[in-house]
Amino acid sequence: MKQFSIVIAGGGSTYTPGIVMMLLDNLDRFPIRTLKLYDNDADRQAVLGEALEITLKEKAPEIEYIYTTDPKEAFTDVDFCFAHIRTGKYRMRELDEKIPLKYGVVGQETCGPGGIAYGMRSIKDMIELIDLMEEYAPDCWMLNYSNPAAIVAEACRVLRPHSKVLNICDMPVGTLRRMSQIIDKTPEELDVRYFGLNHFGWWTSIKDKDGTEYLPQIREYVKENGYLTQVEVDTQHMDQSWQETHKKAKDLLAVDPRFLPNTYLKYYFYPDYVVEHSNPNYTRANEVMDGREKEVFSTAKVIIDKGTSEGSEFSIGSHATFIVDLARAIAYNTHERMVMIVENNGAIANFDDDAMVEVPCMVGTDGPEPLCQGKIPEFQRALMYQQVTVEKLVVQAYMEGSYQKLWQALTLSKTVPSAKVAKEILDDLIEANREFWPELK
Ligand SMILES: NC(=O)c1ccc[n+]([C@@H]2O[C@H](COP(=O)([O-])OP(=O)(O)OC[C@H]3O[C@@H](n4cnc5c(N)ncnc54)[C@H](O)[C@@H]3O)[C@@H](O)[C@H]2O)c1
Ligand SMILES: O=P(O)(O)OC[C@H]1O[C@H](O[C@H]2[C@H](O)[C@@H](O)[C@@H](O)O[C@@H]2CO)[C@H](O)[C@@H](O)[C@@H]1O
Ligand SMILES: [Mn+2]
Repeated sequence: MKQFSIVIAGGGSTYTPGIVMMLLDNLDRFPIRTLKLYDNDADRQAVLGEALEITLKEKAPEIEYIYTTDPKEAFTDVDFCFAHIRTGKYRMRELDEKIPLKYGVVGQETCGPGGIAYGMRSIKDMIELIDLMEEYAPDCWMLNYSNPAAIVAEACRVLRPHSKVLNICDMPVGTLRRMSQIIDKTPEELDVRYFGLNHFGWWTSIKDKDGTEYLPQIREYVKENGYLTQVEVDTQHMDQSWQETHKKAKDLLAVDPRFLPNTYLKYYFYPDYVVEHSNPNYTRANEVMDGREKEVFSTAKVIIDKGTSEGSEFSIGSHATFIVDLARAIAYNTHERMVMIVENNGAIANFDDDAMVEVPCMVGTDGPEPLCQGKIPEFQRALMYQQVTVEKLVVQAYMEGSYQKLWQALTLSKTVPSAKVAKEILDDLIEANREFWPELK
């Protein structure tokens, strides 16, 4: 059986240890010969890098392992790059969330002005990462889940249309797991139909392999409880803010009870509620820095201090098995059915061909083949058109250095009440992002 060589780009990410532990747990399905971490922040990565070195020596000494900030060393001789970078790190996420809130507008990592600001930062780094991969490992596939995935995917479509980049989000995976708990099944027993954009979609069918439709049964549950299942799937999703998000899905369902909504629609359907329930001085970025980031880095320090991972192991990011499923689909031509972000080209029959949409795909050696989802209703189509145009305008604004287009993108976002507010937020965001954004004229 071939053994694979992997580089994790964004080696200092809070998700890296969970993914490495998950990879170790899946070696029988996906054998690894080399594992590398790559980051552009040497100090941040070194903490996780050293703790993982100790862990790997104990658990899988046969795997060749390095962590590095040198792109040549990182990308030479790799089959897969798992990319989860965050340009600007949590310092900038905090500003993305807090600046819009100052103006009474949703402050969120990937939705509304925060997502637009993050998109403007991510494009350059993501394109550079793709170029490095292609320079040193021309046959390598990038499995990208760096956010904001919708804008990153559109930038890849326009700027690197022939690159081997797969864009994927774990929200459809995570929510399907919750749905499976509701009907007492496992995600592997279910096939879904789904349409939308990243962080902006709807399930239209949840069937088991016999063809039994479970959407009505799940709908009855979600009507009362949202996707709140109270089964502890991971610690992060037991955080109060995530619990509220899963619960709020019941109010999203009420708007169109035919389909099961992606939780991220709450930022577009109920922005007033979101703002009222936000603390402008303590946002999700603060919650993550005080929670996940502290927990992961303090575990790493304990491992380093003790010189062993025994008794203080990193947890397995079990939800992240979708990354192995995707890599296996490419490596072994499994034709796994996965919800991915791809160019529409007819998958949603009455939507633009050149839109990056999120739909189920069959994935094999040549990448994802989108499955046709037919025509979608006017309501969803109009919402999606508005949102996808925001995403396209951001990429155009980045490429052209256009203030006008970025102002239009913000004005068009359903989360922003007026062109005046859009301009005020934009001017603050420009100031905050000077070191990251191209100059806008
Ligand atoms: N698509 C999804 O469903 C999904 C799910 C979870 C997380 N994410 C994304 O994964 C990323 C990581 O999240 P996190 O909360 O762990 O963030 P984090 O800040 O802990 O980690 C990001 C790492 O990327 C590094 N980095 C930044 N720019 C880089 C570059 N140009 N080259 C190499 N490394 C670079 C940073 O130094 C940092 O160590 C984010 O983009 C987040 O939005 C996506
Ligand atoms: O606020 P954060 O940093 O905790 O999470 C933001 C990410 O949230 C989504 O991913 C979740 C996923 O929905 C859940 O099922 C589980 O697997 O954890 C994931 C990571 O938190 C979202 O899809 C990502 O794009 C966000 O970055
Ligand atoms: Mn996502």
